[in-house]
Amino acid sequence: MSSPPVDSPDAPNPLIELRNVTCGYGDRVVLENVNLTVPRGKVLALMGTSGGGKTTVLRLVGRLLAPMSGQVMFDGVDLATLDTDGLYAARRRMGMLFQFGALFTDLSVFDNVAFPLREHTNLSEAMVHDLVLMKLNAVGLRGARDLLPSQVSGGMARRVALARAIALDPELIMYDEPFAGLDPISMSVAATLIRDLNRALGITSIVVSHDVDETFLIADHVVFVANGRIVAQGSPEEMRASTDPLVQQFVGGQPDGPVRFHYPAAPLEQDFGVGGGAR
Ligand SMILES: Nc1ncnc2c1ncn2[C@@H]1O[C@H](COP(=O)(O)OP(=O)(O)OP(=O)(O)O)[C@@H](O)[C@H]1O
Repeated sequence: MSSPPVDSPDAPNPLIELRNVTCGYGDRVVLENVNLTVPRGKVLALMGTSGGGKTTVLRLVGRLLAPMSGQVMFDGVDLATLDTDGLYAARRRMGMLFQFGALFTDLSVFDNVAFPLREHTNLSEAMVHDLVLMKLNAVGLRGARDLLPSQVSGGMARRVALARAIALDPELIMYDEPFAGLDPISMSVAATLIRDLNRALGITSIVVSHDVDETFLIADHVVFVANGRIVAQGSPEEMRASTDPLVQQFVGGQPDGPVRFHYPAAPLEQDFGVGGGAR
């Protein structure tokens, strides 16, 4: 029997693997018995209902949250087995854009991107200079190096944050809602950038997003998370063709379906004090 291709979620040796993970906050379970594989060098999208647990998956991978049971494997190593130095080293291999665009407001664009290099390496300033300009060039902002964050647009600020996230050449980048609040052009620029960086640098990317069109354009694999479980997964084409009512509702942007528009409430006639069968 031939083995699955390296970009398949069934491929051996994935960069990240959640094995039967249950986790939550306090006593509250948010993800239950989740198994998830993130293949190397691909863009994996996490989509699904609000509060379903997508950001929690990112927190697990960054070990900002420990599972109650199960294992979170990064490059074949259970994150729970790492000591502080090991965890620090693993995190250096990850870029996390939890607050895309959260730049240091009193530092220039250049110094924002230089920050992780100065903080985590002993590189000479000449080397830092060249690396920063390379990263800024990759996001199309070499010419904006001297501006302050307050002098760039929201879309540009996200690209600066992206340049900062790739400053240390991570193997993985996690994006939490990279398109939120962007106009259609900036959204398209951000999406193309995520995909191009992924391909050019061989980075593995996890994108949490609600924007179906942009996300489906760049994702190799889409995972739907709802109510703490993975309810569907496959290629964007497979998700568009899915007959699963929840996936259909989400992909089609329907207000009602398995996820209800109405919060459970008393019958209308009761609240409005009308008799009869009015609804
Ligand atoms: N720090 C926390 N403490 C307690 N509960 C939390 C915490 N963070 C998240 N939760 C809860 O865990 C559940 C999953 O949250 P999570 O942020 O992972 O969902 P999400 O799928 O990313 O949602 P959204 O799309 O709305 O951002 C939610 O019910 C949320 O209220």
